[in-house]
Amino acid sequence: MTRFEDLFAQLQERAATRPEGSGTVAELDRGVHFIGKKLVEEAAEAWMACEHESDEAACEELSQLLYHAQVMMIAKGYTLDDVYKYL
Ligand SMILES: N=c1c2ncn([C@@H]3O[C@H](COP(=O)(O)OP(=O)(O)OP(=O)(O)O)[C@@H](O)[C@H]3O)c2ncn1[C@@H]1O[C@H](COP(=O)(O)O)[C@@H](O)[C@H]1O
Repeated sequence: MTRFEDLFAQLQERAATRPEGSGTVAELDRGVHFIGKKLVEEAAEAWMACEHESDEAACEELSQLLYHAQVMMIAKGYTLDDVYKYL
């Protein structure tokens, strides 16, 4: 299991070191517009799974939504604290 802060640190490291085969690097290279579409797609999938699918499927879709939100934060150069200050 990966916790939110740990995933963010891992994605920052991927962005900095750009290892071969990283899906995060590939997504970052496609830019904010592409990442935004992924974010909306995952939000819709999470919504549908919460309404119509199993708890397991819903939680998996919600995890993907969190992942894409983090990728967007990194693409924009935001830190977790930049976002946390509004919580
Ligand atoms: N937690 C995630 C994670 N959640 C979702 N995704 C990606 O988000 C997309 C959503 O998957 P879907 O099942 O909705 O599939 P899809 O929309 O048909 O997928 P695509 O056609 O878009 O590939 C997929 O491309 C997944 O690879 C993730 N990609 C990576 N991680 C973690 O991020 C870390 C860094 O990963 P890399 O950058 O790939 O090394 C690792 O810990 C990974 O486990």
